[in-house]
Amino acid sequence: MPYPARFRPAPTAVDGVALHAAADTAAARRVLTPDALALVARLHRTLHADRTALLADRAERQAEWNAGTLPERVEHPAAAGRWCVARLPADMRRRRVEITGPVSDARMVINMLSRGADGERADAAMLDFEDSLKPSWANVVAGVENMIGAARGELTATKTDASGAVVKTYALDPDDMPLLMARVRGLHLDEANVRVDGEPVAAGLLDFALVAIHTARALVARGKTPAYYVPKVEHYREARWWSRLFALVEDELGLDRSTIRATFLIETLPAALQMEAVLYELRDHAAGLNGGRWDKIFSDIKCLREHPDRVLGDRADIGMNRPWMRDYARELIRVCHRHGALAMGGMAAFTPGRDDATREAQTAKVVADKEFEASIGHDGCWVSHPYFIGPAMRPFLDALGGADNQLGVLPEDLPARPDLMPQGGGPYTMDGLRTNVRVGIAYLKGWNEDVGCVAWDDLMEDLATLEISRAQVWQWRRHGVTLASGEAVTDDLVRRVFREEKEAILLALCDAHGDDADALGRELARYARAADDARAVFLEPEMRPFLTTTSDLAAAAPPAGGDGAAVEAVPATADAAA
Ligand SMILES: CC(=O)SCCNC(=O)CCNC(=O)[C@H](O)C(C)(C)COP(=O)(O)OP(=O)(O)OC[C@H]1O[C@@H](n2cnc3c(N)ncnc32)[C@H](O)[C@@H]1OP(=O)(O)O
Ligand SMILES: O=CC(=O)O
Ligand SMILES: [Mg+2]
Repeated sequence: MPYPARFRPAPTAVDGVALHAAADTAAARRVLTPDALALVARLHRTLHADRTALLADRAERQAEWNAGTLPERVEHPAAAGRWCVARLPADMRRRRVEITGPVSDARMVINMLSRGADGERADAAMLDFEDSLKPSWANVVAGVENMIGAARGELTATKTDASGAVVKTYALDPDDMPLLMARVRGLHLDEANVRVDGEPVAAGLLDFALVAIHTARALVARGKTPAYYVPKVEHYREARWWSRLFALVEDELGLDRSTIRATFLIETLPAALQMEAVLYELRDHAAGLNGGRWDKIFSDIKCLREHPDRVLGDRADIGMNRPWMRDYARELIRVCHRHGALAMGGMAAFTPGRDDATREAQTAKVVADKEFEASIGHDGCWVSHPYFIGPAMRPFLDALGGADNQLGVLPEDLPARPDLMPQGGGPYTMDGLRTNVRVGIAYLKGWNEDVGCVAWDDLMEDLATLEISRAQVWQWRRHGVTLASGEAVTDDLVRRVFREEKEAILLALCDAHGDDADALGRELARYARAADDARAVFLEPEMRPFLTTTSDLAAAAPPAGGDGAAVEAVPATADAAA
């Protein structure tokens, strides 16, 4: 079926490069300059075949695990022995607390890069094209523009009230900013809006190339490192692909080798089993590894989805206290520190509660978590809200005692090859199921409004935490798990819980509502629709690899088959909405 006119790829000034007509906005034209498009085209043509093969390898490995084998440790043939990553640049040696947030939100970006009212500031800010961003075209383009503004120290924003009056203005202090980093999208995602020789480009390649071409040389000229995060790697050959991309862009931009630096998230089970190999492949561009605990839990469930003895218990019960999680963090530290890279800890996923008691309890949990991370040798950690910068910083200040990092620290008593295989065995509870369902509804409500990260039940819920909930419900259904209440998890039970939680949410909204009945009505309708969308995704017969398998959900992209109707169809791809 041909594309309707507004979704038809239209040629650009660069040979072989097409842009969907609806994606050809004024903002897009500012970032998709002819030079930028030509760079993207060259990179795509060099790297596309390898990426396709790497993604096919992923599917093959998953098929083997589904057939009953377990993921195995992978050693790199050349990684044994003594080697070090390229020397860390001065501005990447101290990363005690890194704050993260969606790159599309200019106000939040400025807050991330500024001091709070208490004078505290993170050492680094990770501006996110990934877990916290819905990758709609508008968000991606706004993200690149915000990165450019942030790199120049010139980004500004305002907050207005309902009447349109400005109530707050936002600006950066270019002389007092944390290390700026961009997290690009993962290898699996296409950016369907930009096509080279008819093929969609890799979303992460596009994010990286656009940010680099617009910011890297200027950062270097000011003595700063162009720094990136890369998510969801699953094999050391993928790390090789990324490292090649970085080297190609260094060459294109006339930058010395190892100017571009990346921290890779180790947040999949297969990557956790080959961290040293991943770091080895990345060594020319490595700044460190990060224990992305939330996606790691998702990956544990996803990879072992067909293994009845490895059905994970309630999401709230799987933390860094579980042996396979604790030892994955400790092995990450050992691998990094042996080879001169920083070992970053995970995300404290709280959003400050409304009352003092809740905030105190949250702060105590953040402090305990960060004390643990600092005590085992992490060099820093993540927070998702400025409120927790101080509480997260203090344990690192204590552990580091004035040093920049803990590069000299190696975990004691860690076996050479710790058992990192997740163990099943519960607890499986109705509360756990309800939490998953509520997260699904809340997240899809945000997603439908073009938002990729929401505050919910005093937690931060993003794509990674949503994926845990989606995968867990799938796995419990698949294995007919019996809850502590005695009920078996069936599709009917999941439908019932969706009904009950939707009603509970709608009732709570009515209780909390003010005088604006119209606004309440609209909000109720949004939650009701989100509940339907989330139920459809949670009850899918097959577990799709990612909620966002392609960016066909993006505002300007056509779904497969080109019937423009599904463009607005949230939650995701056309098949998901079916
Ligand atoms: C698993 C992972 O990958 S984790 C990494 C990905 N996830 C993230 O990065 C999550 C980032 N966090 C967020 O997006 C937000 O904190 C949310 C959406 C959860 C909550 O945001 P809000 O509802 O705006 O929170 P809240 O009302 O408490 O915000 C108060 C102020 O703090 C600011 N703020 C909140 N979170 C952040 C943040 N992460 N960075 C900077 N500022 C922030 C808000 O902008 C607001 O500032 P303002 O007074 O100037 O308007
Ligand atoms: O990206 C971080 C995670 O925990 O997932
Ligand atoms: Mg993640």
